[in-house]
Amino acid sequence: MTHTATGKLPPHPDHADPAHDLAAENRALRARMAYLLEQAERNHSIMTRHQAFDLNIIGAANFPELIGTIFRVLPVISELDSVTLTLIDEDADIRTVMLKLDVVFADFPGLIFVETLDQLDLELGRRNAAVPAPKPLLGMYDKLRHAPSFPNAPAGLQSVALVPLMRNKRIIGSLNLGSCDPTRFTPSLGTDFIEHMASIIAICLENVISNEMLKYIGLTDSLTGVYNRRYIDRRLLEEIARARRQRYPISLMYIDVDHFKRVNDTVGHGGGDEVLREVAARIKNELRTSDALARFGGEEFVVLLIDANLESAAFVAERIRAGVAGSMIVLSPSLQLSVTVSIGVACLDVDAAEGEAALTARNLIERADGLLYDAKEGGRNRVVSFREPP
Ligand SMILES: Nc1nc2c(ncn2[C@@H]2O[C@H](COP(=O)(O)OP(=O)(O)OP(=O)(O)O)[C@@H](O)[C@H]2O)c(=O)[nH]1
Repeated sequence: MTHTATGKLPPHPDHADPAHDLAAENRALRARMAYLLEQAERNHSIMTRHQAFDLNIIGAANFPELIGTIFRVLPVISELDSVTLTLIDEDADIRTVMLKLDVVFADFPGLIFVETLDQLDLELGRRNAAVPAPKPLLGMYDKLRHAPSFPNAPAGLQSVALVPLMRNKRIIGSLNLGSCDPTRFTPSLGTDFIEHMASIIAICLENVISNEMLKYIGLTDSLTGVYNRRYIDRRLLEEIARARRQRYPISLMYIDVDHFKRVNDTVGHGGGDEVLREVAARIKNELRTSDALARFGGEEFVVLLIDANLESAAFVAERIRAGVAGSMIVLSPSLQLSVTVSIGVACLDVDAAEGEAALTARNLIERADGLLYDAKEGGRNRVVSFREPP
């Protein structure tokens, strides 16, 4: 045993000065408490931010607003380096409707559509009745494996969580979270929080998608897929207000298929429907994306042209007329027929147009309808854009 110069034994490490021990323990406890407090504050702040996020997405009025909020806010509040969303869209219904409602998908590069469940990155092989809800998949990012879920992965992505989006026991897609921190998503991490977040996102998604579908159905003609009268009535009011503010002309075409009764008599009602679909497609072919085409009922169509004066609208109308008459409509190899349309074109003079928008809209439609009547009277298969003096 070694003795010190004073003859005292040095303090044994296991029997250190009790006061010193207590101070050290105290310091350690304080540090631990400070750490826990910091964690609690951080968790509280995350919870508060997430509650605000939940309210935000629950309040989203439409699909772009919801998706936009998810992509903009979630990476910030959850401190993530990548957030993408994969949606199952079997027959491209969601995409068709959203496009029709003017959603610009290029604005959302993190939005991915797949046709089938198997195309999701989730491990669904073990799914059976006993395991109704698949769990989120957490782990290291694998460039090859995760490319479909993270097509534009940021450099340095390290760990990912692929969280199923469930509605009524059905998987509608996955929420894909990525972090440059390799310890962020490890297989041992609890997933309650992200599952809860995903369930709210899934409810909101289903809600806005159903609402957009209803909106679409309410504004669309089911036979031809173009807009219906309700849409044009509503849009015309908006466009008249905008055209007056920004001082540009708008024009309206009233189109009617000539002798359509004969078409029905010749090819039957089903054949007539097919002809209407083809006529709608040929009209659409001549229009810009800013123009709106609607079936007004029967064999009548209306086109609203934005920023088009009478001359340019009449020019487009002539192209439509020629496009419909230009080639036979083929119903089957043995059944082809030639169809023509008559068109009345009227323009809203924003300098002269005053008064209530609803009245202005009605006048515009009536003028185009009157000119269509002139086109019919004049022999059909023609465009009339001004009334001949008597
Ligand atoms: N196939 C089909 N026919 C329709 C539809 N809606 C209306 N029709 C038919 O469209 C025809 C319209 O005929 P009319 O209004 O008499 O006019 P038209 O024969 O086109 O003659 P003009 O307009 O004077 O050239 C009627 O026979 C309607 O039954 C529809 O959704 N599908």
